[in-house]
Amino acid sequence: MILLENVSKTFQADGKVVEAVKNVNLSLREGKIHGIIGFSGAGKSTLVRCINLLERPTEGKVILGDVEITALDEKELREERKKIGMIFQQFNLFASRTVFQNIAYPLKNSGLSRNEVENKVNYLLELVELKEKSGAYPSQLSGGQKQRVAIARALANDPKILLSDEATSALDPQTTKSILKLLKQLNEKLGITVIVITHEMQVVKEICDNVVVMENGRVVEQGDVFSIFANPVEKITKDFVDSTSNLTKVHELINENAEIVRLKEGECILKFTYLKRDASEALVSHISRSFELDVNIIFGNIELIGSYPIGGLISVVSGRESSINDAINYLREKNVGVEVILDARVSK
Ligand SMILES: Nc1ncnc2c1ncn2[C@@H]1O[C@H](COP(=O)(O)OP(=O)(O)OP(=O)(O)O)[C@@H](O)[C@H]1O
Repeated sequence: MILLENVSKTFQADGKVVEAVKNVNLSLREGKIHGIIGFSGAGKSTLVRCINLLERPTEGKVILGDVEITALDEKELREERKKIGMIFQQFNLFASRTVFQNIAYPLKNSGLSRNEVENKVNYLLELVELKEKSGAYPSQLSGGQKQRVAIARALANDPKILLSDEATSALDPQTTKSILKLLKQLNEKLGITVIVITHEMQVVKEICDNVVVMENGRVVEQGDVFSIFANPVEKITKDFVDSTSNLTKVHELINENAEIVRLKEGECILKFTYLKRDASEALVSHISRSFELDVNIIFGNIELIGSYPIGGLISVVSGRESSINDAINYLREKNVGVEVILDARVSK
């Protein structure tokens, strides 16, 4: 377990006090991928840099496994830090060294023989699928390749934790996907704990097991990714979740009085969302048949998190008012969230 107990970090800059991290308590399970999400300035980088003491907390304790690293002296800390690798948005490679030399750099004082270093670097190059670039210089690599080198270098000392600070922010969407896939593979293959800082909920959706939401230096919400996507509580979390789907577009369409959302009398627009992992029956056809409703799905967004569907559908539903109400109750019992977005039903 990675434990942060009452961790705060305050900076003094230009005579001003900045409380970058405020009294954070977190426990992050080993072997999982954790996302830390928040807007710029929320304190994500500072918090994560407190995990390897690149920033020393002003208050609080950081405990990795059974070692309180905030209580170690410099020499002990140097050893403990080897268990933590880190990658950055700007890659931070040595421009004048080859790919091989960059990856070998952290092994300088490891006591390994030249042969052992060579074997290790070749193994790491294979792991990140970059064997053919061993002799290239960073300037000869694409962004995605540079990040693969940085990942290999971060893994040189067999760390137990890999910290990723916006590692995909400078990459195009396709390269981002391939780097995220690599992080997931490394997590599965090596059992390494990965902590990913991001401001994109899509990154969280793609690879994380758990997510921590930060706002103004505080952790405002956390949980497993499915639960956070299904039931976000805080406004900021809802906004992040909404940013990964098109469902909120229905409000824009209503404001624009778009034809697709213009209702006839007796119709309503409902938003159905998955709330639990087991909500995967043929619910739309069931309510349509059992409650004699017409359900016209106008758009939707359903994806898989792990192997469970998450997301929702926007539908125009018509039928008897009482039948619609019965269908809504039925769906809610089946762990489907139902929100009436627009209602043109009239009570008879
Ligand atoms: N070394 C420093 N000195 C002074 N203030 C700092 C320092 N590092 C960070 N801060 C301040 O602490 C706050 C949190 O910064 P931090 O970089 O942790 O946020 P972030 O969520 O990672 O943002 P971003 O997504 O933009 O990287 C900001 O107000 C920032 O200006």
